Amino acid sequence: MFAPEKDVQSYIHFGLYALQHRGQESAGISISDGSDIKTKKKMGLVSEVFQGDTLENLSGYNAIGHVRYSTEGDSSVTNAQPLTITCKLGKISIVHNGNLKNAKGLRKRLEEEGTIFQTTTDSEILAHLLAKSSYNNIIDGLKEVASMMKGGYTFLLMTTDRLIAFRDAHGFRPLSLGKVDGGYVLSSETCAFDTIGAEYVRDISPGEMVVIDKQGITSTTLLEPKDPSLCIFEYIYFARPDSNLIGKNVHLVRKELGKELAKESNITADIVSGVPDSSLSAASGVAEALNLPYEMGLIKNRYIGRTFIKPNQEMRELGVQVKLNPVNATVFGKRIILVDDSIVRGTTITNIIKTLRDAGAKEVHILISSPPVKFPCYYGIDTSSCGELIASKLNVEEIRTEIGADSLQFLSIQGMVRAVERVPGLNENTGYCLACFNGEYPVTEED
Ligand SMILES: O=P(O)(O)OC[C@H]1O[C@H](OP(=O)(O)OP(=O)(O)O)[C@H](O)[C@@H]1O
Ligand SMILES: NC(=O)CC[C@H](N)C(=O)O
Ligand code: SF4
Ligand SMILES: [Mg+2]
Repeated sequence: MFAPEKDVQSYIHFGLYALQHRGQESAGISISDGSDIKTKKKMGLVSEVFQGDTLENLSGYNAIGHVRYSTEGDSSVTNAQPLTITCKLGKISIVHNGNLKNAKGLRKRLEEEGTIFQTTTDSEILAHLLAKSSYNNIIDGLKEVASMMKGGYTFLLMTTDRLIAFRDAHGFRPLSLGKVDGGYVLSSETCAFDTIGAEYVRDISPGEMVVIDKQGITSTTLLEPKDPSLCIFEYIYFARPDSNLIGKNVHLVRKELGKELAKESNITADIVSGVPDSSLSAASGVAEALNLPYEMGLIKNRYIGRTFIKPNQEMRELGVQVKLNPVNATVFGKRIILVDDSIVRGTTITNIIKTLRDAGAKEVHILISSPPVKFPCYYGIDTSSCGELIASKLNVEEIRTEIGADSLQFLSIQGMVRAVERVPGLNENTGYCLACFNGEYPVTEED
């Protein structure tokens, strides 16, 4: 956020709360009063990292913040963001959402040239590329090096007196621009604007760079835009339902996914339930389309957080067990249609079906509001090998047996795209990345 007349500390702090669902491992803030950048970051949730006196001495009119979901490099405080460096371009602080497809190659080349990395993240690569660029100003430096990075990335950079933002040429990860109290704010999701009372202005386009300073805001093309490929999994699972991505409300998209799924299914039951939180919108769409009662079959312990984005399988399994409990009175003796938004590793659904059966459910029919996830993601979701994806090893019937469901149905790829396109947005021509469902990768190593 950049607001010359304000201390932006609390805006960034509360904005990060709104984005907590995007990363739960570490949180951090860099802030500048125009003369120096101060950075505070630690492992933990926003509420754990910024408490007591941690926010003291953090004041200024220019700031960036980050919540980390690790996709490259281990989950450690060394890898926490923002990453603040000092180089020939001055002091720069960097935050990154996404994942560089060519991170390993770039790191190897830089290391061979003598670069000493402080972290094991892909995000640090930009810092070194910039420091080694042939220019002495950050904007020209970025123009020179940005195209060396392939994959999915949204970056925010701050110097003491400037805020810079850009998205990769395909626009895998979202970024929106807002206005508040005489300043500008940028966020991966619009839900943070609502939290801090900011007004939504527009989304940043794929390949676009915006620079904000005391003179105002300027926009340039940093990278020639390529086929727009917004991550469709943002709509399915990752983003918060109250956010709008390219103007499409996430809750409404999920509801349409549920309606489309209901159309493709021929199951009937006594009640429809969702798996809290992320599938509740889709479940309400299924119930509405099938004209069946929508019931609370499971309750989520709100202190556990998301399990899919935890950094290892042991933590994910423990998390699921503690997180979801059946509402016995609702499920006992019932034929249930249970809707979830996705089956990725299969950790969640296997556990829940058992829980529902133990609670006396008569039949458990599973409807999934996305197609089977068969292919790894290299652009910012932490599923980088086929081996961990249940649908890359087993067909639908084998998955049904493995998870112990009475029936199992996934949404078709065409149904998913139809549902997303049906919801009005800002740019109807935007395309989506579907690679984890269809194996067609918008960016490969050779690009
Ligand atoms: O097949 P899996 O590997 O288990 O992954 C998929 C599950 O994880 C996600 O929920 P999560 O609990 O992370 O988030 P939520 O609380 O927002 O629903 C998602 O909604 C599925 O339930
Ligand atoms: N979730 C993210 O955006 C991750 C950013 C970066 N790839 C990291 O692992 O730190
Ligand atoms: S592969 Fe899947 S999760 Fe990754 S960016 Fe594409 S749609 Fe999103
Ligand atoms: Mg979920």
